[in-house]
Amino acid sequence: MMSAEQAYPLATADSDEILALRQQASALRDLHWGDVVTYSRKVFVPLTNMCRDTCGYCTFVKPPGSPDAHIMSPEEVMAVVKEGERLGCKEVLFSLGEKPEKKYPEARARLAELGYDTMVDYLRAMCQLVIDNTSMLPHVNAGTLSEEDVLKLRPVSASMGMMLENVSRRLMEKGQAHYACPDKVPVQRLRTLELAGKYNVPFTTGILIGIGETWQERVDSLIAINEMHQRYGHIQEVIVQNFRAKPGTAMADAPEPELEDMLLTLAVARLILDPTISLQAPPNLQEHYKDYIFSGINDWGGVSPLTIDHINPERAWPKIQSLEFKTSECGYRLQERLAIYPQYQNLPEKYLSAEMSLRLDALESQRTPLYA
Ligand SMILES: O=c1nc2n(C[C@H](O)[C@H](O)[C@H](O)CO)c3cc(O)ccc3cc-2c(=O)[nH]1
Ligand SMILES: C[C@H]1O[C@@H](n2cnc3c(N)ncnc32)[C@H](O)[C@@H]1O
Ligand code: MET
Ligand code: SF4
Repeated sequence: MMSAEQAYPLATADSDEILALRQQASALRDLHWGDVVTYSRKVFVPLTNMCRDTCGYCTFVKPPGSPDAHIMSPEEVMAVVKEGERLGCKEVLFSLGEKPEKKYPEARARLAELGYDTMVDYLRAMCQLVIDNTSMLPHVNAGTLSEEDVLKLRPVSASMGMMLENVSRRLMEKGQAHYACPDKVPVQRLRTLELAGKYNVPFTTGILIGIGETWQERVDSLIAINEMHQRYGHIQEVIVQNFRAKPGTAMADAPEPELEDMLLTLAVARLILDPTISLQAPPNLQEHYKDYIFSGINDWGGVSPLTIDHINPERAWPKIQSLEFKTSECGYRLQERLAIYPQYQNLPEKYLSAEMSLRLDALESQRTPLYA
């Protein structure tokens, strides 16, 4: 595995060196993942868009008072989930703003109306509702979690996730992406990764690139994720996500990462991380499928036939058929996966509640690889 010291000087890698690194990463991927590239057929449920943070890159967040700030009702949640189930989705991605009740009376009032004190309690109830009424798997992406939160959500989710984003404390300063975002304090994010490890939660994390971090900070973030995995063994996948600038945000005019920067980062991520960790890049944020595959990725993440990417609403998902075609053009086979990877599913007593374990056995038989 590549060390920090080996990775730091790559900041100045030229095109030839980048190509060589990508070939190395691609070969390593082939060795561990073969010719299969996966995706998860999912529905996206933005349970609330109110959030106590205001990340400089985020358009998802809406302050109370703005016309579309809301918390979804159980009926709204189930309408999306049921329709997704009908379309063959197996993952319910709950992605939401963080702890709005700690900042906004409007959020507290709406939660009280629904019968809950906190977003996490309501989230747990919605996961339970999904479990009781469908065959789908909840995956929880609710940001920073306390020990209590992890313990509340673990029994009702197949896996959880939280983008580390970056370990840089500098990004918390005024004028930077994470200024005044209590949930983006690196030690808090790392603590969540650690708690997930302590309680054996199959976990998705990743880095957001191009948010003002230096190359060294990017490398440090990947190393930190890998170290967590070495300690606990719970990191099932790492997402390398490229920042997209959005009108109306603090970072509207910030430069987006260039393609070559993304490809170098993917290759270095593949070379730094334990090769058994899945490496994912979203297919809708820069449509360079072939370049991504030949930089070492083995997963496209969640793709939905129903819901939009609420975090990047202007970026449409590719049709699954088209993703299959693009993947096969590169000589790889697209295959559906679940929200929990096989190595965790195969150790249910360690990684799953009894309820989740039963559900997975049932779902596995329904999973339809595009190639029989
Ligand atoms: O549609 C999206 N899915 C996102 N997902 C979902 C993920 O890419 C897939 O749905 C996987 O299938 C989850 O196992 C996240 C999951 C996490 O745990 C953490 C962060 C993300 C980020 C996104 C995202 O920006 N857009
Ligand atoms: C769910 C994840 O979406 C990512 N995210 C939030 N805003 C943007 C953006 N403008 N561009 C790309 N990714 C973004 C963050 O990494 C967050 O953790
Ligand atoms: N608010 C969480 C985070 O930033 C979930 C994804 S952003 C909607 O990590
Ligand atoms: S990225 Fe997540 S934490 Fe940051 S403002 Fe958006 S919803 Fe809140």
